[in-house]
Amino acid sequence: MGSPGNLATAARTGLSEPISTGGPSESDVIKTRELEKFLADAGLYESHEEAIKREEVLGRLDQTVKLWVKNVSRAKGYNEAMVHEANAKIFTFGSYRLGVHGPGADIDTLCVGPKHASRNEDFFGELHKMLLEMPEVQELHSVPDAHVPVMKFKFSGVSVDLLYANVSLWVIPEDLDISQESLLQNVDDQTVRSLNGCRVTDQILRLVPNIQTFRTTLRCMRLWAKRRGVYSNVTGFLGGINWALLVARICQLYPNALPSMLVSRFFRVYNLWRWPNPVMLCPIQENSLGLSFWDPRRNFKDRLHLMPIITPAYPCMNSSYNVSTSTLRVMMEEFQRGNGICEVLHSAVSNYSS
Ligand SMILES: Nc1ncnc2c1ncn2[C@@H]1O[C@H](COP(=O)(O)OP(=O)(O)OP(=O)(O)O)[C@@H](O)[C@H]1O
Ligand SMILES: [Mg+2]
Repeated sequence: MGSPGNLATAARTGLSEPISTGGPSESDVIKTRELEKFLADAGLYESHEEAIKREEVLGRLDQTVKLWVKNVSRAKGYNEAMVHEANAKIFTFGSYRLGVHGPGADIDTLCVGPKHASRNEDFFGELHKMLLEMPEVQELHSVPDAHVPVMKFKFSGVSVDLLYANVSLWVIPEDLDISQESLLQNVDDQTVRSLNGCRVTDQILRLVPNIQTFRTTLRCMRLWAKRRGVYSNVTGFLGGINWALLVARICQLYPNALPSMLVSRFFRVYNLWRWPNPVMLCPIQENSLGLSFWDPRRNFKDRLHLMPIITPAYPCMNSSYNVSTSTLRVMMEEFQRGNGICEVLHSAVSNYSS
């Protein structure tokens, strides 16, 4: 049995042994510096002021849901001690939480509220009303019947998507650990789906060997995918979550590599990948809670997925079910093209230095 340290390291390299544990050469360090400068010049990083503004918005939003849950508790006849204890909390997920968002990006947020604060009446009713009355909130609209119900608005000019998890707790502790599976017990399907985004994002950050390296590489691949026209979930290509999972797997396979190397390995590995073999960061976990998860042995529908990229938090799902034969072909051509460019650059550098 390994030591806890070894187990943690093993988790961060994933399902198989790394392809290479080699560290960076001097030229990788220089190329990574150039890559970082290129990303900054491309305008991918927000200003310090904008970052502070986002934090202020999140703070105000957290205060708002805390006030909301107290109002709801009072209206339901709870005594003052219980009203005092009543709590709700805002979590972030998506590209903001991963630390790869650009200027002007929206913030994906999740409000976790107690058992007695219902989704329809209290979240889409009372909280919606409170937000409508706040002068800093604009363009508020609710989509309560969506697969993942959401409220969308601008808060002091910052776009926010707000989901709701109505968990089975009477009091939400301030240090609530959203990764614990017991939170998925006795909740509605919308809550399971709403919690999923946060749980997946947290798992990704836990499963990569080096978060900073992962972030820079992901920023680069997101920019590349946007420029090559293959960044979009709705049109059958890949969206933020999918690119994040693909990059995270490369980071696991080359745990000590720097971003410049990881970008070229990204193209090499996915150029050779035999889809529909799934990309996974950890084993698919079965669980006594009995929620359905991606399992092509049992579910016929899962066998039809062409490019499975599996989320790493229970219940594991395929995040790229929208991919079709034609979009897969386009993406494979793009991986091949990217790989070709990296190989030409690599041999040019090798010839130059020999
Ligand atoms: N198809 C999906 N499967 C599983 N989770 C998803 C899926 N689409 C979105 N999510 C969850 O919702 C989060 C936010 O999605 P979104 O499309 O906003 O991506 P993002 O990573 O924030 O990138 P962007 O910067 O484009 O907004 C994702 O990080 C993921 O946790
Ligand atoms: Mg987002």
